[in-house]
Amino acid sequence: MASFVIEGGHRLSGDIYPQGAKNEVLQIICATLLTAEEVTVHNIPDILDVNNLIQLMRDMGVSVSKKGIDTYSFQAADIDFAYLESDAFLKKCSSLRGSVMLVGPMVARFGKAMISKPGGDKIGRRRLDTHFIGIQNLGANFIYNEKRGIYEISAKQLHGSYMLLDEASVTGTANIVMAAVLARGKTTIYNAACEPYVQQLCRMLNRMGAKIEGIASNLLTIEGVDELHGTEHTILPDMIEVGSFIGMAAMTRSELTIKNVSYENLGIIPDSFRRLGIKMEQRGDDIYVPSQETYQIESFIDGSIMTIADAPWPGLTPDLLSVLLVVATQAKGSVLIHQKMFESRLFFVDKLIDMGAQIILCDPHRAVVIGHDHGFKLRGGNMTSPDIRAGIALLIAAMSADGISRIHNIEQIDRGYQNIEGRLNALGARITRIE
Ligand SMILES: CC(=O)N[C@H]1[C@@H](OP(=O)(O)OP(=O)(O)OC[C@H]2O[C@@H](n3ccc(=O)[nH]c3=O)[C@H](O)[C@@H]2O)O[C@H](CO)[C@@H](O)[C@@H]1O
Ligand SMILES: C=C(OP(=O)(O)O)C(=O)O
Repeated sequence: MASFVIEGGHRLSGDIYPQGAKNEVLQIICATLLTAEEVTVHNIPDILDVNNLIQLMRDMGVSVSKKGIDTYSFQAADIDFAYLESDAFLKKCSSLRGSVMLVGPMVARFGKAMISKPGGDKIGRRRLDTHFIGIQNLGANFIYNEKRGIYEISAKQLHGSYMLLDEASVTGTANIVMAAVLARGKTTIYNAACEPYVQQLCRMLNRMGAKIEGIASNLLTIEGVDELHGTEHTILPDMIEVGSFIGMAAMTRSELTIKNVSYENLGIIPDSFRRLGIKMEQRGDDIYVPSQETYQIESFIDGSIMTIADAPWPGLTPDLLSVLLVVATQAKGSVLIHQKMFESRLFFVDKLIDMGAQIILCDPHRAVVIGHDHGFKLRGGNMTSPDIRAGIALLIAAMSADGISRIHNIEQIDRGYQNIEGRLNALGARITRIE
């Protein structure tokens, strides 16, 4: 397992470009299975989760060519069904959350799919009911093969139907949409997730010949078509990276310009950082964060303590709460961070407490942070990253801390952040990778 050694206390300055969005690209790559024609995708980030999915596609028989630095084309003319039944395939699926989104396209186009329990962050229970109930609503059979520990889904022909999802699951919505585009008749999905990731997927599918209406809302209507065609698609900048860089700038009192952020797709993210007192300016499609000696957490209008909580889009994404939490440790004032969706994502605060942060973990979902207002610097520490976003939060803490820190298990960070040490060192950080 590799680790980062970080010398804290250095300010950053300059411009940084966000990579393509991890959670969008995972959907988009799976959607290329819906046609026998070529689909070209631009702005693909060079990160572990995406590289693993690209390799999985190759192993499945998809012809994948690298066309440019971040451009790939995918052509799923033939699929190796024997490989899909193999233990090697099922093992690979289990290392990657995004692999669950192979199910929708495979059932829709080839009539069957098999998948083991997908991987991803261990941040609490991550049930798949929404996916499977949705695809069953379209007429697919679903069997859990206990002996092999795998899900088997099959259908001769999917049929459109009305469904009200029990929760607005992001990958669940993507999966059902990808199944419904080739179903016979009309599908209506109410309480659909509507993150920019899902919007981008629907727009690409429409360019391929699908008929999806209601994009960006939680009511999607899909008229099934007989086949889809090739297209080109460009991945949006990663909004979680944009948020991570805003937080990093504030915590290290740095002046940073985050370039080409696709501001209109950031939703409530900039305002959530503003509620912690962080100043920033939108300059064209860039975000400029000035160097700030102090930032003061707002109170609610009635004077009560600020709460920052996650919610399905257009609410605040849960993937930024760990970063917001760490940034609050050096703010002026107090905030309640309420992680409603995941039940094991806040335990990393123990490491921040060891570094000198003032945090009360009230229960697995809620933590109160009492900011130091930069009056007391966090101490460098020795820690292990439990998940991708705790990993980046700990990296931010270490970059602002006094002394040397070491973060183990940085494969968690590599899952979602491209060459993070190279890009941050170019701005003045001191991060060394130890293999
Ligand atoms: C590969 C990928 O795209 N991963 C993202 C995707 O995961 P993923 O699609 O797996 O997450 P889901 O949207 O299904 O749900 C996440 C968690 O929130 C709970 N939940 C969800 C919706 C809801 O209305 N109420 C509720 O409580 C679920 O039970 C689950 O525990 O979306 C999550 C939620 O934004 C993000 O954290 C993940 O980074
Ligand atoms: C939880 C995340 O990823 P995954 O769903 O792939 O585990 C994330 O991106 O923050």
